[in-house]
This record gives sequence, structure tokens and C-alpha cells, in this order.
Amino acid sequence: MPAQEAPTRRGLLIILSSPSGAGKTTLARRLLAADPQVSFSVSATTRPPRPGEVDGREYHFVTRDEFMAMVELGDLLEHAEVFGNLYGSPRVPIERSMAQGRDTLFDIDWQGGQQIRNSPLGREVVSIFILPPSMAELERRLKARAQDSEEVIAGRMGRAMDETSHWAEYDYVLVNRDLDETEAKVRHIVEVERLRRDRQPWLTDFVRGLAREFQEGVG
Ligand SMILES: Nc1nc2c(ncn2[C@@H]2O[C@H](COP(=O)(O)OP(=O)(O)O)[C@@H](O)[C@H]2O)c(=O)[nH]1
Ligand SMILES: Nc1ncnc2c1ncn2[C@@H]1O[C@H](COP(=O)(O)OP(=O)(O)O)[C@@H](O)[C@H]1O
Repeated sequence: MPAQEAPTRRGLLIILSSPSGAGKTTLARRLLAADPQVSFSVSATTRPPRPGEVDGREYHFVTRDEFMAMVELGDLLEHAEVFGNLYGSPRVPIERSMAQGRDTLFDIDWQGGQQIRNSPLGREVVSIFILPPSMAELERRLKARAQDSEEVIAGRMGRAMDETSHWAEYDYVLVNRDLDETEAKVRHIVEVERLRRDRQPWLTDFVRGLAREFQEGVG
């Protein structure tokens, strides 16, 4: 799209939340791989990187002081403390992406979801909550991921019902049994939400054009 052209639609802010281990990171990766119109909002966090995580790709890994400076400068669209670490969504890449009519995907908790929903950008939010098929399966997935200590896993299980208690604040709720099925559902949601009338501002001119054509005697 040439830079001078207005975007053809409003970009979505797609929020994925779930108790830790239910599969939102996996689903986010799949959506990003499948859909070039979606960019990932890389959060800033004070949590240490896990094996395989790359600074600037999964997260911007920052110190507490750096994080607090971002908060004070208003650089974060939302921020929250989760499992004793600070997490927040940098504002500039989100605004840039929206200005281009691109969608932004957030892997954030319910507190972040609430803040964005209640912000001036709330109209563009599409929120999806991912539930595990059972608590036993949630624990199995956390262990299978094999990236956290027993203690960290116990902490995440302890917080699972806290996060889950916010399920009804979301537009869509999916039980992540089969990964392929859940991914397909996430993609359908995104496709359909793009078609909402208020997300396609170009339609007004388009219909005016149809009316002109009609008045000029076609049909
Ligand atoms: N509010 C908020 N939550 C975030 C942000 N980034 C990540 N989170 C949430 O913080 C929680 C912990 O994330 P993480 O440490 O990566 O572990 P995970 O639960 O296995 O994905 C998850 O619920 C994430 O969705 C953010 O920028 N803002
Ligand atoms: N539907 C599923 N069936 C089986 N395993 C899954 C499913 N979805 C995700 N997983 C696995 O569960 C673990 C936790 O998933 P992850 O995406 O890291 O969760 P979250 O980001 O919600 O903490 C990963 O090892 C992932 O491969």
C-alpha cells in the first residue's frame, strides 16, 4: 500500500489471554505465521528470559528501573504485575501498526485486557480467552513445556483460577482441546471481525459510488 493512501480498514487489537499453560503463546505464533496482516505486540517485561527466548522477539527484557521509566514517560499502553514481574505493551509500535490498517496481537493477562478495552482504543479490541480442557491437562502442559521450575509451575497453577475468573469479560471463549481446531477458530474470529461494518470506513464512499452509478441510469 502506498504511504499516502488511507488504510482500507481499521486495524484490530486482538487480545489473547488464558491461564499460563493453556496455549495462548502457541496459538499466537500460529496466527502470526498464518496471517501476514497481523503483527505481534512485543511486551516489555522484568521477567528473566526463558531458554530460547530472544530479546526483542518474545519480549523486550528490561530492568525494573527501565520499566518504571517507560511507565513514567507514558510509553506503555497498559501495564501490570503478573507472577511478581512487570509486563507492559509499548505504545508506539501499536499506534504505527493501527495507522497502517494492520492488526496487532497481544498475549497479555486480564489486567492488560481490561486497560486496553477501557482505553480510547477499546472499540478496536477483539478479545479471546483460552481455557484448558481441564486443570490436570493445564498442569501437564506446564510440565511438558519444561521451561519452568517446579516452584514456578506451582505458582502458575495457583494463579490459574484467578486468571480464569475473568473469562466472561472476553468477546470469545475457546476451550483449547485440539490445537489445530482452536487455531482454526481463532483465525475465523479474526476474519469475521475484520468484516464488521464499522471497521471498513471505505464502505461509505463505495455505497455512494453505487448510488451515483444508479442515478446515472445503470440498472
Ligand atoms: N498486562 C500484561 N500482561 C502481559 C504482558 N505480556 C505478557 N503478559 C502476561 O503475563 C503472563 C505471564 O507471561 P509469561 O511469563 O510469558 O508466561 P506464560 O503465562 O507462560 O505466557 C501471561 O498471562 C501473559 O499473557 C503485557 O504486556 N501486559
Ligand atoms: N491443544 C493443545 N494440546 C496439547 N498441548 C498443547 C495444546 N496447546 C498448547 N499445548 C502445549 O502446552 C504447552 C503450553 O503452551 P503455551 O502456548 O506455552 O501456553 P501459554 O502461553 O498459555 O502459557 C506448550 O508446550 C504447548 O506446546
